[in-house]
Amino acid sequence: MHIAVIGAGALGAYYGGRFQEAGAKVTFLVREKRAAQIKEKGLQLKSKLGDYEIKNPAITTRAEDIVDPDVVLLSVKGYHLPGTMKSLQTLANNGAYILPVLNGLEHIGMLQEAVGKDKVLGGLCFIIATLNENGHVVHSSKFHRLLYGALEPTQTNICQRLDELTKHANMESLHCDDIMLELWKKYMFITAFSGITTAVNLPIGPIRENKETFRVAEIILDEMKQLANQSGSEVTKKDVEDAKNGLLALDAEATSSMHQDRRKGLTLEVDHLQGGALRLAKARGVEIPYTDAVHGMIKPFENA
Ligand SMILES: NC(=O)C1=CN([C@@H]2O[C@H](COP(=O)(O)OP(=O)(O)OC[C@H]3O[C@@H](n4cnc5c(N)ncnc54)[C@H](OP(=O)(O)O)[C@@H]3O)[C@@H](O)[C@H]2O)C=CC1
Ligand SMILES: CC(C)(CO)C(=O)C(=O)O
Repeated sequence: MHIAVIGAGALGAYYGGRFQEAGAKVTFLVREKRAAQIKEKGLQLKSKLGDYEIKNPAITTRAEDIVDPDVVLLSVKGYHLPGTMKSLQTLANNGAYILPVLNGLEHIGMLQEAVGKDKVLGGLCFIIATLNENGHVVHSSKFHRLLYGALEPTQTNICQRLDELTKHANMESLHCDDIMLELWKKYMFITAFSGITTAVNLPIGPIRENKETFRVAEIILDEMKQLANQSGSEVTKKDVEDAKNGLLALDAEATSSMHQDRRKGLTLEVDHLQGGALRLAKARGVEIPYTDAVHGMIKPFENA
């Protein structure tokens, strides 16, 4: 299987590396600066679950150069999505399916519009990873789960081919029958987790110690459940409870990637995540006032 990775950042380089380690052909489609860094420093994964060095990584800056791609692992930040559309169209026209692993949900419709519904799979990840000063991946969580699944019946075959690959790969992978439900559950979780940690500029521990603060996250979970239900996804009360228990089970110093980005003064996915939820809520006539308030609080930190 030939996997093209767009966005050789934390997730792209990590999962791209794991696919290559499992025997896939992997090509990284990168921009000039990242291409130069990879040429100079190479591409390594540093992980308690197994280090890996991608020897002679195949990189290109032109989608046209990627021959016979089967799947595109799309792992850019939400605000970089528009800049990838032309490349995605080229790769989809050359036969590839797009497997986006961004947080959020709005990108699914955007991608389907750009390359056609049949070409867009559903995907998401549970992992904590970042790039260090050499552009190598530092994977710091004990988990590295990749969920994927068909959004259209025509995608069964490509998902089965992914099953074959992922079963040999050093990652936890799950082929989901209802990937849209999983996308909504993650969207619910991340909207609350990234919202509260970024708004109060604290990891989860001190947030939990102040029940008034933790309550804000709990209410956002409820609001996102309602939004999911009104959007046709059967997120249940138990899913909300599981998400809350997930927040309670995290190490005290654990925090969201958005909060880590706030600490580093990087651009944040506020518009893609909380902003996207507000746009959907407006379209569906759902009230999500706590999400709205937290969106307002984190907005000043959105742009680097
Ligand atoms: N990191 C994590 O632990 C987790 C992240 N996520 C989600 O995954 C998504 C990706 O996050 P993450 O991997 O951390 O992000 P990173 O910022 O580490 O990586 C994104 C990469 O995309 C590249 N990029 C942007 N535009 C283009 C383009 N047009 N062509 C080629 N490359 C491009 C950037 O390259 P350049 O160097 O050129 O800017 C950058 O290296 C986000 O939606 C995030 O919320 C989900 C779970 C966990
Ligand atoms: C919650 C977590 C770490 C899970 O992957 C995440 O997606 C993020 O912080 O962006």
